[in-house]
Amino acid sequence: MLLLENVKKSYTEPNGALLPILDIPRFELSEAEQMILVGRSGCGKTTLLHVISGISHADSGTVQIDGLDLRRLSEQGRDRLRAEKIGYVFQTFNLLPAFTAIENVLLGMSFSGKGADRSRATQLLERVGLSHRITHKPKTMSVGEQQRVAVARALANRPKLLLADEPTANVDPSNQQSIIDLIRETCNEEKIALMMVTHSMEVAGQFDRVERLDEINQLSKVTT
Ligand SMILES: Nc1ncnc2c1ncn2[C@@H]1O[C@H](COP(=O)(O)OP(=O)(O)OP(=O)(O)O)[C@@H](O)[C@H]1O
Repeated sequence: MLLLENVKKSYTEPNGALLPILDIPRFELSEAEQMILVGRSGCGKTTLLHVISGISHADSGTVQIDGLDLRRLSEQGRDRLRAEKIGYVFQTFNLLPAFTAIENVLLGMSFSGKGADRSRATQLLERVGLSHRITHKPKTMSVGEQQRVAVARALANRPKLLLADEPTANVDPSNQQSIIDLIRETCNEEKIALMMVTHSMEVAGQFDRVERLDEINQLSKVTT
């Protein structure tokens, strides 16, 4: 369902110098497969998730999702693909501050074109332990609560691929496990492929497939 071939990505530094981050010859994730991505801070994990989701573009190479090549899609086509097929839990949550928890989840659904389903939104918020915070706005929630809203929002539109960037970084151990359980169970039930970044070995240890970005990225092999 996800295929990367010869994907390269660099950033341009303020002085104009190129900062190469990714050079991935090949990477595949099957339909409904669940995997963990690990690697040292700054090695390019978030960059890779951004390239896969189409938030930023690869400099070269192919990113194919569910048979669609991102480079062959218009900007609008990429937006549609992202809304319909990808759920994304951002490291920084990216909740809309003017809206309540449930409105944030419902908005994510309405962008997908599948329609806002209030009972699913409520159910997801209950499952992340936020039934008492449904009508709270992000600034009146703790960081861990905001992160749990972000998880509910990413799952709400029944994506084909869930990209989760450290979804348990700001929650306590008991909520960490319930978020991992919710993500895994929902992905299992709805056949969603999962690529999740974590620094937690406890979380990584629960998955059969754990990839080190350093090992799939040619640049890390050269520089480390
Ligand atoms: N917009 C940008 N312009 C220039 N450099 C950037 C930009 N975004 C990220 N970088 C650099 O690219 C490298 C990879 O960043 P990225 O956020 O992908 O790392 P990461 O593996 O997700 O790190 P962490 O585990 O700390 O979240 C870092 O050295 C970072 O400083």
